[in-house]
Amino acid sequence: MAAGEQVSNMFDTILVLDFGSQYSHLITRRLREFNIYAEMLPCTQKISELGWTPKGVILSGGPYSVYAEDAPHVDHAIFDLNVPILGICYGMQELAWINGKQVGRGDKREYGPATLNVLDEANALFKGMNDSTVWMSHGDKLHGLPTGYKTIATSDNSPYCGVAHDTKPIYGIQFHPEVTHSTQGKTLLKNFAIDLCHAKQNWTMENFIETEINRIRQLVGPTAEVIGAVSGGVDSTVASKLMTEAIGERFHAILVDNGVLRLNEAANVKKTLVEGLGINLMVVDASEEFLTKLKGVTDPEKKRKIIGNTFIHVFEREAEKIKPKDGKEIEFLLQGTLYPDVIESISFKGPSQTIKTHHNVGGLLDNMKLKLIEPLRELFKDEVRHLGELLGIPHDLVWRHPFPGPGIAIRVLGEVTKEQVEIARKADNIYIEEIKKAGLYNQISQAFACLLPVKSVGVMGDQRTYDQVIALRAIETTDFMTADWFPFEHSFLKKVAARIVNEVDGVARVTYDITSKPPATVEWE
Ligand SMILES: Nc1ncnc2c1ncn2[C@@H]1O[C@H](COP(=O)(O)OP(=O)(O)OP(=O)(O)O)[C@@H](O)[C@H]1O
Ligand SMILES: O=c1[nH]c(=O)c2[nH+]cn([C@@H]3O[C@H](COP(=O)(O)O)[C@@H](O)[C@H]3O)c2[nH]1
Ligand SMILES: NC(=O)CC[C@H](N)C(=O)O
Ligand SMILES: [Mg+2]
Repeated sequence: MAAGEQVSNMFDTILVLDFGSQYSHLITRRLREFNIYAEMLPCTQKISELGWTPKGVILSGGPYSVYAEDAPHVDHAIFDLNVPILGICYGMQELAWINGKQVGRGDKREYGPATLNVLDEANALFKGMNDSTVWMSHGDKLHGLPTGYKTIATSDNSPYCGVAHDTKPIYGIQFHPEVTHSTQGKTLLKNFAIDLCHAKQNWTMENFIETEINRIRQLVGPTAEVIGAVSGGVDSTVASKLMTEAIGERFHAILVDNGVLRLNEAANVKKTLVEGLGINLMVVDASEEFLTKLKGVTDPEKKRKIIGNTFIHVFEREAEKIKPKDGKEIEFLLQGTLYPDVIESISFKGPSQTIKTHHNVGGLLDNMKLKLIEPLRELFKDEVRHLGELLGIPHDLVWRHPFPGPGIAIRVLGEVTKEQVEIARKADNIYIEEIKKAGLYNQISQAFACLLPVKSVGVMGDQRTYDQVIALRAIETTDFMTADWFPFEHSFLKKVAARIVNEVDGVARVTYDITSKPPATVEWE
């Protein structure tokens, strides 16, 4: 479903064409930070197939050399749109390649800071930018001016640091305004989008709620019904609340209790979502089914596979039981896909590679023949959180740490049994409770307790004990790709360890995990 097109038609949109730079998504991110809607598409996008008209086009950087035989090139129809165009690094080299081919290898690579020397201070693109530090990352350079262009800025190493078309609003810059190392980079993107493209700054979550609710109502129509899997995590809860605002009881949320959720999780989620948010949620207790299938399984990947497959099975079985009021079948499936998932799947990785397709709840779709609704498809995580707050979702839920689908099953190392899950759950609950009490929850990206499959000797009340070990994990990260362990005060760890050993039967010892990622991962399995 082309949900993206809809939003692009409703808000003034800057089109970012991605040539594969690791920074491309940041261009989109920055524009949205000042309330201008921007959407990223691969550089191979045909303009005739766009379905909407952008207010401006930005060509991103990229790892290729424009003169190479297999280099990606933009659809020349962007010039017929008659909107401002900004080429960044590879994007500028692409503009130069199209207009005279004056691009080649530079004498040396230029990576790092440079000082921008603006030649024409009246130029709208560079308003407030002169002498600012800009970030360079290139090996190729312009060997001459593109035909019909003039130089508007230089730097020590780049005589063509900024170029502009003589008569049209087309610009090229050698540096990267989207990275924070370019001190006034945001100013440049703002100058481009607002002063040159005249894009309206109306991309706010308040406006998004209204347009999205209307869009969902139109899409679903007056009688059709929708189902969705809801975990109690941020994304599925926000998506469900939006759905409920749009179609009320015609939305059916299903929470699968897989027996490896956190302590009292199913009951708590039900209370918050049903009583607090008015979401039509059904909790399916399939814990026995999951735990039976997990019996004797110790391999982490097998656990994941079993839980994933059983989840699909349970969800489909329950979905079939729902009978819409109009006598027809359920028509739509809600998914909490976010923009980073979409970017991941459309990001331009190379002309010979196929572009990845993305999955959220893998496997459900093909069998179920349901149409997808993905209301968060255009949003970054912090936009989803903001939206959640506006929709009245409790602050604690909106700022929850992520929780993996396979849950406590990958936090009980070795075989997963009801008893083992119970120990891990209780320890985890004490740990998170203390983190919240100490006011540290929001400083930590993710924290949990793990139950190790080893026994250790202890002494309690003059009695010898021989019980298991709990490992505590807490990390700080921005993207979960790399992470560092959280530096708790010793007194905090002491308190948590004492509480866990005293209050959780079966635990003799507590350790704190001081490994970063890499070389470790966040989860122990
Ligand atoms: N126990 C569950 N019952 C029903 N659906 C689930 C369950 N666990 C996961 N899901 C589904 O899988 C999706 C992916 O989970 P994921 O953890 O990525 O997102 P989330 O739980 O909504 O948010 P967050 O990333 O904040 O945890 C969820 O959005 C939900 O649709
Ligand atoms: O939905 C999920 N299903 C999984 O199988 C899974 N494994 C890890 N994670 C989460 O991903 C992030 C990175 O974790 P790792 O460093 O352990 O890979 C952390 O946030 C982990 O909690 C999962 N989430
Ligand atoms: N960052 C970029 O866009 C680099 C463009 C081109 N590959 C170069 O090395 O000059
Ligand atoms: Mg989750």
